[in-house]
Amino acid sequence: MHVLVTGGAGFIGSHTVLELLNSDYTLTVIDNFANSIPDSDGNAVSLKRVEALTGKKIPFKKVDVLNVKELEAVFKEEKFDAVIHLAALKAVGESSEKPLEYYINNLTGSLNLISLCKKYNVKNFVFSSSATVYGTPKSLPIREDAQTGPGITNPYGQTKHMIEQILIDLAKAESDWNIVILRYFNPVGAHPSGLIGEDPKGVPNNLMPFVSQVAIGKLPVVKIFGNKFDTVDGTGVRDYIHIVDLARGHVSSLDRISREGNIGLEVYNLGTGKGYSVLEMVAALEKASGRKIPTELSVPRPGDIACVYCDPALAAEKLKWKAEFGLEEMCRDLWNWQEKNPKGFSAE
Ligand SMILES: NC(=O)c1ccc[n+]([C@@H]2O[C@H](COP(=O)([O-])OP(=O)(O)OC[C@H]3O[C@@H](n4cnc5c(N)ncnc54)[C@H](O)[C@@H]3O)[C@@H](O)[C@H]2O)c1
Ligand SMILES: O=c1ccn([C@@H]2O[C@H](COP(=O)(O)OP(=O)(O)O[C@H]3O[C@H](CO)[C@H](O)[C@H](O)[C@H]3O)[C@@H](O)[C@H]2O)c(=O)[nH]1
Repeated sequence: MHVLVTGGAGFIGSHTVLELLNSDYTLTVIDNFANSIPDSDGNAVSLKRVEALTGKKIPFKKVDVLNVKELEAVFKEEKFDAVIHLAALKAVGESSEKPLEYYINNLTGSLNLISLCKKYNVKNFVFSSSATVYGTPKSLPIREDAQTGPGITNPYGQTKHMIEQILIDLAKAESDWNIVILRYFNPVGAHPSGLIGEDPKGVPNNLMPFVSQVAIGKLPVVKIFGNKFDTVDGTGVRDYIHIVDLARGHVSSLDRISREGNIGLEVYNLGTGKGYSVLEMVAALEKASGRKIPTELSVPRPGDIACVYCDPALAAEKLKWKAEFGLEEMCRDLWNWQEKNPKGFSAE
């Protein structure tokens, strides 16, 4: 299978590319560097490191999925069997400040891509969705058949829900597509080599990159966003998943399409099924790093949900996929990446 990966230079993309190469998929990767870093030759620094890890060359093109001409040139040049679509803007807070930018990038970009897939008859499609589409869950653990839509509090989450809807309508109308929607829970950690990991621009929005930057001394203190939630210790609970496990979920999705064919559209949660609180996460990184991590209580973030964790049974049954790593490995590998790359990829 020749697979086109969009947004492949990013956090999830680089780890997914690595796992796909390890499983002998042939790849072409595109990214516009909206949230990733090029080297002096215009290649992605993250993917150069994946090449070093795998010993394989990664065909890469700087392409914006908003640019139909550039994007179509990629389809004209190569014949793809499948697409993994990760390219998106993903900062929840920023999406409320710049809603149009998010709707245009994520929706128009996806529509451009899906239209070209149809035109060039590439009908195996894997889409990066998010647990955010569930809004506030009515019951836990969250299953794939839970309601989606109501309770989404930001434009970023809306874009994921809308793209899901577009794909659902498409699969209803045209039976020759094989579409897998992956709803990621909270990916954390890094590849165990410490060569690739998450490299947020500016101050991290997400908990674990923030905590690891406090541990290394780049930021002074972890702000705990509320301790009055109805959870084990009052702080928010999430289903954190090792990035390598999450990346392997994409390989399992393509494997399923190759194995079964004619799947129509399927939706899978990618999570561990276990929730940890903010305080538990801070304590786990303190253990992994051997450092004291200062915290202070702050106000809850608007729209934050108390507790989110999934039922990953469907992915186990159909995708033959299961998270293998636990909290200890997530924190070990995050800390290894942080220590080896205090400036992320930008030092190159
Ligand atoms: N990280 C998470 O917690 C999380 C959770 C749920 C879903 N997701 C989704 O997973 C996907 C990957 O997320 P990530 O964490 O790796 O983020 P990321 O920002 O590291 O990767 C996204 C990549 O897409 C690229 N990109 C953005 N707009 C583009 C465009 N118009 N054309 C080409 N490339 C473009 C960026 O440069 C970046 O390299 C996204 O769709 C995101 O919404 C992420
Ligand atoms: O500095 C911080 C950052 C976060 N938190 C808390 O830590 C938990 C996790 O927060 P994240 O921002 O890391 O993750 P979220 O679950 O809130 O959101 C992330 O995961 C979602 C999927 O569940 C969506 O994909 C969303 O886009 C993505 O940002 C929450 O309880 C949050 O309140 C803090 O206390 N302090």
